[in-house]
Amino acid sequence: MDATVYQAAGGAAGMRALAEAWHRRCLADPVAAHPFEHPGHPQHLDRLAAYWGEALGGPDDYTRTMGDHSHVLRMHSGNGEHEELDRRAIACFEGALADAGLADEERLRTTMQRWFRWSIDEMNTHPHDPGAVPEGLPMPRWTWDGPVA
Ligand code: HEM
Repeated sequence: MDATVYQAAGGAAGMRALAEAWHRRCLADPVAAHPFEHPGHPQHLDRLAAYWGEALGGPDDYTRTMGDHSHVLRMHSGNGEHEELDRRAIACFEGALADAGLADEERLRTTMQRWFRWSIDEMNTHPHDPGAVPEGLPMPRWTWDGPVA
């Protein structure tokens, strides 16, 4: 059977390296740094890596022990539209793929890029009101073919 995107990206260690690289690049960007400059959750990178891993076909650690997709959508809601920030977050992610050694294989690179762009749109589905995010949304999972219906 085909490896999952998560497995092809190096599993838990790959997700953690990617999350670190993305965070580092965001902090170095004059626009993308701002949201990350306030003191956040001390385990932010572990939580981010767990969510990414689960979304890409890995174990359900995030939804089992940390939160659900509704929680994550609420965290990203209420800031209005922020297209420039989104563009920069995407550029940081594409650089982070290279930093984490995940950009050489074309199928992996393009699937990860599509997933992240899709996820940015997903995070922007409730720009104005966290209270409008429905309860109990399932983790949006991706395969090589895109989002699982
Ligand atoms: C413009 C792009 C984005 C910005 C500015 C942003 C910003 C943030 C911030 C400020 C936090 C809280 C950090 C903390 O607690 O220290 C956070 C948490 C998080 N973000 Fe994002 N984010 C973005 C995109 C995304 C995307 C595309 C995903 C998923 C693919 C994502 C998944 C998460 C997760 C899983 C958490 C942690 C939730 C938890 O603590 O349970 N973010 N984000």
